[in-house]
Amino acid sequence: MYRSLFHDSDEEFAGFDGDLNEYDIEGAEDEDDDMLRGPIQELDLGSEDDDEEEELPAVKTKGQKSKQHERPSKIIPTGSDASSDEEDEDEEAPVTMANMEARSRALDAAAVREADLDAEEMRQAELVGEEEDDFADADMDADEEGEGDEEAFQLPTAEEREQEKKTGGPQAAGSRSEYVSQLISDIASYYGYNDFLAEKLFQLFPVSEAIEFFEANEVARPVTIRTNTLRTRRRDLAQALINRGVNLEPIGKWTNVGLQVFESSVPIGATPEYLAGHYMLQAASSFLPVIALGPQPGERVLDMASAPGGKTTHMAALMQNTGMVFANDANKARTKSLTANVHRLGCKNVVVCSYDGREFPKVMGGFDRVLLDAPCSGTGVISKDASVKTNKSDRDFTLLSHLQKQLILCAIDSVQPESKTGGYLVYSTCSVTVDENEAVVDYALRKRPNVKLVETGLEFGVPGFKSYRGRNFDPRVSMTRRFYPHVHNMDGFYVAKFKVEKRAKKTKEEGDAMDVDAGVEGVAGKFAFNDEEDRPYIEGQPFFSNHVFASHELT
Ligand SMILES: C[S@@+](CC[C@H](N)C(=O)[O-])C[C@H]1O[C@@H](n2cnc3c(N)ncnc32)[C@H](O)[C@@H]1O
Repeated sequence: MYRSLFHDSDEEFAGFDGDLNEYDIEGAEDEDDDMLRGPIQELDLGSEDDDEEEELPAVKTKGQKSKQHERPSKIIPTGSDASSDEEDEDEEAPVTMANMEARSRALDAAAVREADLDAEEMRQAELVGEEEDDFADADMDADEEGEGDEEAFQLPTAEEREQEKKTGGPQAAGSRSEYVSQLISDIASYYGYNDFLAEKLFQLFPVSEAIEFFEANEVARPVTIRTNTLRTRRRDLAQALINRGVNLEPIGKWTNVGLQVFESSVPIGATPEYLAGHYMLQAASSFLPVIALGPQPGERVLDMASAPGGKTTHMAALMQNTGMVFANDANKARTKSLTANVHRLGCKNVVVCSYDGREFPKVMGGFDRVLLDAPCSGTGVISKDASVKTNKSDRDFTLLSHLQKQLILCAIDSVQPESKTGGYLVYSTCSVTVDENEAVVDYALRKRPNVKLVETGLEFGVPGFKSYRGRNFDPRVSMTRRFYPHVHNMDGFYVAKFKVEKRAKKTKEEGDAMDVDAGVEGVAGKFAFNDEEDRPYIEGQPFFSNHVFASHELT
């Protein structure tokens, strides 16, 4: 719904299908953008403190209260934002410079309380359910989902199931596994997933949480922008946009460059500030890997899969246009929007290139930091690209996971372990599946004894799975972070951060165990994956030959 407001070249999510017309700015003029139109705001220039970077200009509206009072769906309610004093503030009072931040914290605190209450309610529901019968917890969740909505998803009640048993109806066998399969199949048909993906995603969560996840995928995530600090400051940008009738506020304490847009009387992807490169339309989740990587001024950085450049341009800004960012993407067509963004945002330290990431570090190595924002299935961005619901098969996940494993080893080998300031790799995806996340990280830890996981430094996020459906991963995988639409109100995302140490000289056995030998020192050799192991994937599959990734397949 908000998409028409976005400039095409900012979009990075899985749904990009190479058709730039899909994001036609003209579309922003039609009825879709009514959602972001609102009353013109008037500045309250009261007691503004110009030096306080975190404070944004206060606003009040003409004729009616600011929509800021009705803030919908805040991003990520963090415990650290809560403060009991501020919660008591009169919610009806006008928003001013003095109370804006406090109001924001109070709302966040309320959101935390609500989330806690919801969680408690769910726990209670599950307990009651377990006492009644094996199946009642799912039953209850489904009942809640269906409340007040004639067409809503309804599971049979305990009585109905009893009746069905007597009459030999569909639930006759009545085992938990049969009931769960029925639930998955109902979820698939209700939300429009293929059975395979519905099951795969369902398995990630307890029953009640799974329903929340599927529900969250039906709702658009908040519209967010990232201030380009190479061109402006957040407070100045906010002021300029407020003057144009944009209703916005800071995303949260965890970012000092993000703004959440609630409504706008102008298309956000076509303001003079946008065209002048003062901001990037960017999902909040995609700030996370860059924050975790923390590129420093003067460093040499590789963004291995970078188009359309949301993270590249963020890194360039953090590096204050110094050092060097190599922005690579295997898909040449996608480097056009990458280059356009690099120019628009005034990044002068970026070199754009187009290689298969698996050719690194043969092409170039010795980076202080590497970001691998890997091509993935896009199961974290289903709210933006509903085609993911039906176009993914088991084979896709096998192939993607394999590609991601190859890429991550090459990314590790591109890092300069002796870097004085860095020596880090961040691996991220906008997918929530274990195959594409923990399994890839675990593989990298096994294949590269010279790397270790370190804390991402992100304030929130759910720890990665240490074990999953009978598979045990390296326990340090819990240092990685998962982000979910239903928990954090941002796209589903995954972030892992590695420190790369100097590689010990390989023994013969270790050498044999390595799939890839593309280390900086060993690059002269064949671009060596284990062809025997890879054969089943390579044969009959365009992915690993000259595949240029169709954006609908990959992000
Ligand atoms: C998640 S998107 C990157 C988004 C980007 N990091 C950003 O923030 O704007 C993944 C990218 O990987 C690219 N890609 C796919 N396979 C690749 C490969 N083997 N090597 C390098 N890039 C690849 C795709 O073309 C796609 O642009």
